[in-house]
Amino acid sequence: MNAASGLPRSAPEPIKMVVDGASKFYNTRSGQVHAVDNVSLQVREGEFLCLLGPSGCGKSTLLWSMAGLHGLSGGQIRLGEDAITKPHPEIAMIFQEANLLPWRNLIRNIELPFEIKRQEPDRKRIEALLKRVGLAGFENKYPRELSGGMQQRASIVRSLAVNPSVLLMDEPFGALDAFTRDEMNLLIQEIWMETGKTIIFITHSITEAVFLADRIVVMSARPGRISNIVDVDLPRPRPVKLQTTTDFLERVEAIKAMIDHRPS
Ligand SMILES: Nc1ncnc2c1ncn2[C@@H]1O[C@H](COP(=O)(O)OP(=O)(O)OP(=O)(O)O)[C@@H](O)[C@H]1O
Repeated sequence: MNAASGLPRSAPEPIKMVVDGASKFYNTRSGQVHAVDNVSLQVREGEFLCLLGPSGCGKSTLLWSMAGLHGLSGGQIRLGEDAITKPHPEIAMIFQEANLLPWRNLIRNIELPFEIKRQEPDRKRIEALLKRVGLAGFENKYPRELSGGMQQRASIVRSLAVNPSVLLMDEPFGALDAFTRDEMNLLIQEIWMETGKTIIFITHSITEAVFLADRIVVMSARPGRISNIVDVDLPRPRPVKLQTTTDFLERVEAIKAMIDHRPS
């Protein structure tokens, strides 16, 4: 899908990120845990890619490694020519918890990444983003004064403020109620279509994956391997009511069967 036009791609986009034979073992007191096994994946520029799979199959391990927050035991991850072994300025991460500092107001939370980098905040960009996500006027509020959805909007603004080209999202809406989650799904789809960022998004919800993704990477139970990659060629923008159509529900059922029928 071409994010900017919402039309199917005429030619495949260039490759943005490459995961090449990624493996990860954790050493624990009770022995080694084999979390990810020989995963190879190419993420296209401007693509919305969802990672889906049973709990504990290594989705977060893979995503955190793509963020440079975990070292791999084997294999390589690259963004363009750069090997990812530590956080990269072009890659931002969003977590299930908004992780706002409770003692800072909203604007000071959003400016934090700039402070860490000792850069002047891009105030114009921040102002436009706050307006875009409906948080203009809330700059002086503290996290406790904001709903869960508003906090997650703030964390999206905080990551986009530094203008990354890749957004890694680790089940960002998993803690929200169903109504707020629908709103956030629409918002992230709109932002993605407007900005053309490359998004890699973990979810436990097959519905959310089919709604958001250009491609869904289905992982098998631990050690995590890729079991299927599913194209979702539904036109965009996708409205929430699409989720009740027969075509949509059939796609969800087909993926459910892939996950349910994984080899044990
Ligand atoms: N720091 C760690 N030390 C030891 N084991 C870990 C660590 N992090 C994850 N694991 C283990 O690695 C496996 C994969 O975990 P991971 O969190 O990547 O899976 P996941 O698919 O994201 O799970 P979930 O969907 O439940 O969030 C699990 O068995 C988990 O217990």
